[in-house]
Amino acid sequence: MSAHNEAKMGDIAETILLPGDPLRAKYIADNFLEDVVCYNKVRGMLGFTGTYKGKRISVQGTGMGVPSISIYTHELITQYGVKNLIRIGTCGSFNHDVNVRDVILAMTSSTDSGINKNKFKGMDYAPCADFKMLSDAHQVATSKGIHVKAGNILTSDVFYHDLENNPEPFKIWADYGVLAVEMETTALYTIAARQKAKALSILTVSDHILTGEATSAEERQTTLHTMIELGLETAIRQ
Ligand SMILES: O=P(O)(O)O[C@H]1O[C@H](CO)[C@@H](O)[C@H]1O
Ligand SMILES: O=c1cc[nH]c(=O)[nH]1
Repeated sequence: MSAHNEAKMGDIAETILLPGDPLRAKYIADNFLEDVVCYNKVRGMLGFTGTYKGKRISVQGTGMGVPSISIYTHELITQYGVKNLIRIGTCGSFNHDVNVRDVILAMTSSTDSGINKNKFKGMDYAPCADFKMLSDAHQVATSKGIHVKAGNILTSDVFYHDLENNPEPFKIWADYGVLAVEMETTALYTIAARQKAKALSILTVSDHILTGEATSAEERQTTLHTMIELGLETAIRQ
C-alpha cells in the first residue's frame, strides 16, 4: 500500500499503461485485457492488472496535470517496482498539419511548468522518451500501417487560457516545431529517468485549438483504439 494506492506489492505488473482518465483505464481493462483484477479504487484512480497476448500488463489512471501524474508514477516505480511506463493520453493540436485523431509519439517534452526549473535550480533539463520504447512503438505503427508523427510536445499547466491578454498562447511553441499540448509528459519522463525506469507517451489529438474541431468526451473514452493497441503492442515488447 502507498499513500495513494491500495495495491499490495506484486499486484501491479512491471509494464503499465497510463491514461489520465481512470475510466479510460477501466475501458482498456474491460475491452483489451484478460483475467483482470482491479487493484486500486483510492480517489477513484482506478488501476487494473490483466494479461494481453499472455503478458502481464497493468493499466492505471494518473489524473490530470504534472502534480497528479508525478504522485502516481513515483509510487508505481519506487513502491511497486514498475519498470516500463507508457502514457496513452489525449492532446490538443496548435498546428495546421497536425489533425484531430492523429497519433503522436512524444520524443521529448517542452514545458511551461515550473517543476523542473525548481528541480534543476533554474537550468533546463530536456526530458526524453526511452529510445527502445520509442523505436518499438514506431516499428509497431509501421507494421500495422498506423501513421504516427514523432516529435516534441508541450506539457502545460494551463488548459484554459486568458486569450484577451494572451491571444496566441501556443504560437511560440508551434514556431519551434512543437506538435501539440498535453499536461503530463515532462513529469513522466523526468521521474522515470531519475528512477532508471523507461517511459514513453503516446498521444491522440482530441481537439484542434486553431480550428475548434473536437472529439466528444464519450468519443475520447471509447474511440482511442489505435493508440490503445499501439500502447499494448509496445508494452508486450518490453
Ligand atoms: O486524456 P488525458 O490522458 O487525461 O490527457 C489530456 O487530457 C487532460 C485535459 O483534458 C490532461 O490530462 C491532458 O494531458
Ligand atoms: O491538455 C490538453 C489535452 C487536450 N487538448 C488540449 O487543448 N489540452
